[in-house]
Amino acid sequence: MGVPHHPLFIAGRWVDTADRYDLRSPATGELVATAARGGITHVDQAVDAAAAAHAAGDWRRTPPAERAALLHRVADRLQARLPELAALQSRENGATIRVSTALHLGLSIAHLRYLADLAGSYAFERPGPAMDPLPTAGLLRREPLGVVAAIVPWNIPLLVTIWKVAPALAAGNTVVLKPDEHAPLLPLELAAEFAAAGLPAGVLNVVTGDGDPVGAHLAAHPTVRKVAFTGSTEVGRAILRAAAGTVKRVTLELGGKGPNIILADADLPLVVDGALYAALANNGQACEAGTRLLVPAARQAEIVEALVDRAKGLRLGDPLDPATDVGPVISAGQRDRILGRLAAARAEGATIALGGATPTGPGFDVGYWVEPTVVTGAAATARIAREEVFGPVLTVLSYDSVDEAVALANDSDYGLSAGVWSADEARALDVARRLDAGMVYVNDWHVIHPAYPFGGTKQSGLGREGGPDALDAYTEQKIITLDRAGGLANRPAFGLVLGAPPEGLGAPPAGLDASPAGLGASPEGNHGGLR
Ligand SMILES: NC(=O)c1ccc[n+]([C@@H]2O[C@H](COP(=O)([O-])OP(=O)(O)OC[C@H]3O[C@@H](n4cnc5c(N)ncnc54)[C@H](O)[C@@H]3O)[C@@H](O)[C@H]2O)c1
Repeated sequence: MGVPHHPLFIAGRWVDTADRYDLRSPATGELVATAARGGITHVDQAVDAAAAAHAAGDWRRTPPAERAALLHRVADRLQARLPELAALQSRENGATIRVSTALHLGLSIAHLRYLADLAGSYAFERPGPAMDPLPTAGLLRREPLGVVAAIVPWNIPLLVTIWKVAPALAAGNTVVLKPDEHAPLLPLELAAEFAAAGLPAGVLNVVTGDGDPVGAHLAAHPTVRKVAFTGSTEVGRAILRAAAGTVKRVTLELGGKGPNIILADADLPLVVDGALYAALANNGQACEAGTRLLVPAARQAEIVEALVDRAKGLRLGDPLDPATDVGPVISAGQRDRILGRLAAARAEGATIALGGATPTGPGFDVGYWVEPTVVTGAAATARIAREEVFGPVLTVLSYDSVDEAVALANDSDYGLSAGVWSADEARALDVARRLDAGMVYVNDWHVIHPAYPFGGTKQSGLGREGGPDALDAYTEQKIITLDRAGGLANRPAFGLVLGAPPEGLGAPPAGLDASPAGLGASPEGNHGGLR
């Protein structure tokens, strides 16, 4: 039997292209699947399908509770396939099976359920407050935007897709989803489950293919009303520029260089495990990883020695083996980029205390591998201390005072995540409050809870995903006001607005006292607010 092939999904149909490409395991080179390589015409077709579905209105007029129920059915369907889909994720992007199971599937399903519930409880329309002294009632509405573009990366494909697609659909929008070319399978499986759960045709469309042209064309498409993007800061800037053309709404989740501060009183075994977990989880390919470890100078030698000892025991290898701690990186290009960063670090005077190369031996002759790596002795200004590496690399810097640690932590173009470790919670909280980041973890890392918004400050992004306000970013505010005074003719102020004689301007109409006290006192209800 051949490997599965995945066409595009447009207007409720699977649409193949002449151009196909291979998806191979980054660990073994195994051919996992083939996918269609879409182009500009497919983006146009998908956007047209999404616009037509929005205009038809079936989905946006579906009661929010029914939309929520459909999202829950998708969560049920993913849950039923969890082991199979977790293995598929590991084969496709090299995430270890433990991480695929708990994070890529388990956490994604939890977020999908939380976001589904928001649809059921969201105030799509509510009465506005009284507008005294106007005899006017009002409605405050939140309406879907229309066609939403979701552009996602390969490192946590299902979760970041759900962060966009679930609130967009929960709010009644239609979507064109563009997965990353390296890891489109889970987003495609998600679309298939939405279709199977009864989502109307055209409401969710998927175009696989390269960032340029597929993502670039989608981000610039005039019909698209919002772009929700997760990926590199560089492409995020291009998305922002493209969105400017038609003033699209934009949410950006970009890169990071998370500072992880170890305070002097922190417990050694705890921080060693925590520092490695922060830096190396998901094979070091997490945007909110803790990749800059800030340690007290007086404890640096002890901490580095313990880190190196502990990291030596990590098992690098087959992502499908439950005993594996660290798997491969996504591609040859990414491996070479990481090794290039390490070469540059050495050239800038840093020491590689552990790892720093591709491993040798059985299993490592194919695939894309980088050893778990600990870098020491880098200047805080060195590229390895400032730029995102996106691989299993931890850079250790030292500080002399807590103020210096906070300054070093905040001296970054990024502001996605940060962490503090201390035996004294109040002390840790004091430092946490001073860190410029969207998410600060105390004595922990990678805490991605559905009820907490995810996102960063500075060049780590724009806006937040998930959390209790997730639907706000996929709706537009609209107000409706209702006159209840029997028409404008009954308003004494009407003549002033429509050009009563100039000498009348400023003079109160008969029976209306313009003094502030008088405004509330008119027996007819007071219309002075119009002036
Ligand atoms: N903040 C977060 O939530 C978060 C989460 C995961 C990953 N990331 C970031 O993603 C990056 C890793 O992914 P990457 O390097 O593959 O990202 P990337 O920016 O190269 O690609 C991300 C997506 O954008 C598409 N794309 C590429 N060029 C494009 C263009 N010109 N116009 C429109 N779309 C385009 C890609 O095809 C892919 O679908 C890291 O920087 C990481 O920090 C951030």
